[in-house]
Amino acid sequence: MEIFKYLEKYDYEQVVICQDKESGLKAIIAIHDTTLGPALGGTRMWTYASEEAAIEDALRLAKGMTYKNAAAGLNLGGGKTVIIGDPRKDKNEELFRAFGRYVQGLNGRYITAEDVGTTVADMDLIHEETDYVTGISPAFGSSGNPSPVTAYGVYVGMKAAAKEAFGTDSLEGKVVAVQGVGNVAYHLCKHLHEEGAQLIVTDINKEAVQRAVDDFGAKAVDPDEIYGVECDIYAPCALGATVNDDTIPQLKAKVIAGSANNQLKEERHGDQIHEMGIVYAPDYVINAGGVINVADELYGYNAERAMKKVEGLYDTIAKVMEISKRDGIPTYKAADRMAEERIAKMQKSRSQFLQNGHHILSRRK
Ligand SMILES: NC(=O)c1ccc[n+]([C@@H]2O[C@H](COP(=O)([O-])OP(=O)(O)OC[C@H]3O[C@@H](n4cnc5c(N)ncnc54)[C@H](O)[C@@H]3O)[C@@H](O)[C@H]2O)c1
Ligand SMILES: CC(C)C[C@H](N)C(=O)O
Repeated sequence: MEIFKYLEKYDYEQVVICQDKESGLKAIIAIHDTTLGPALGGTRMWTYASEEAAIEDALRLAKGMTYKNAAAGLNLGGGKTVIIGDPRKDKNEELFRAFGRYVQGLNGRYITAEDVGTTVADMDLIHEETDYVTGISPAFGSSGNPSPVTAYGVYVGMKAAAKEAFGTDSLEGKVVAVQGVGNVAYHLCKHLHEEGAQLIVTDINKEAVQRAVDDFGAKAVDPDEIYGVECDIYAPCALGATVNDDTIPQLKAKVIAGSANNQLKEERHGDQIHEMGIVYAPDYVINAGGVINVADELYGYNAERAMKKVEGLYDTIAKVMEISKRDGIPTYKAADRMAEERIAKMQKSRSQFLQNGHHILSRRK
């Protein structure tokens, strides 16, 4: 990978390579864009096939956070961290504290939180070294685990997408096929069940499936069967890239709305489902509940205020649908347009002022 070429192509600001021999820390902090504010994005811990794959993932995810935060109306830029390691075996206190010191060293340019492979307990360790971490234990006056709030955001966003597809946002009687019933999707299923939706679920974890069957009367299917089941809504809540050449021909759903990041394998798949008349709720818009929730900590966490903002995802998804119709473009492009327009406007308005409110004359003795 020619790193500077890549950074230039997508206009990244900074990449920090973190190494600590004692604890075994190997991490990459990628900061994509701080036009709107400090870069906020989670820390992923994962085993990568190569260092290059880890760097690429950090960069791709950081750019995604720029768009997610901008579309969510947050005054935050985009960044992300990748820690190379197995979250089941390689975690230790020194590692997260060493990482926390790196975050502190950025002096607020980057703020972290949970992502795949990290937990509230890990964030608490990072917090021992820096204040620039969110999603720490509620005992610190913080917001805790973002997953249930992400789920609520997906639920309200799904209703907005249903309104577009079916003319009503009621999910009562609608059949929803949920792929992956982990942290986010379990809570999503609860909301859907309470509204009277029928659930079809799958997961590679049999216990997770059984819990959804027992708690919500869900029907279970094998992982490969989920794409082709008769349903109204497909909710991808496990992996990325599940909307692809193999799965699109199988889909019966009229709506795609779920929590997974990077659902479209390639952009052309977004064009394809648009042409088929499937209403797609863009992933980074509908799954922003978690980041909206942790971002509220920056104002002194208030759960009621945060949930109100998360409820706003209904209107945000509706706005994306409007732009899509107005401009005759697929919804994934409409979301990008909305985020890019906001960043461009702020860049323009900020450029009329001096950085950080400091005038050059303030340096004069
Ligand atoms: N947790 C959050 O707040 C949050 C926020 C935004 C986006 N997301 C995204 O939402 C998705 C789910 O996040 P989570 O926190 O619930 O993760 P999780 O690990 O708790 O849940 C994912 C579930 O998917 C299952 N799974 C994995 N591969 C599968 C396959 N091939 N078929 C079926 N099931 C499979 C896993 O067994 C697991 O139960 C991820 O893509 C994540 O990046 C999460
Ligand atoms: C800041 C975190 C809560 C972000 C979350 N992991 C996401 O992908 O949106």
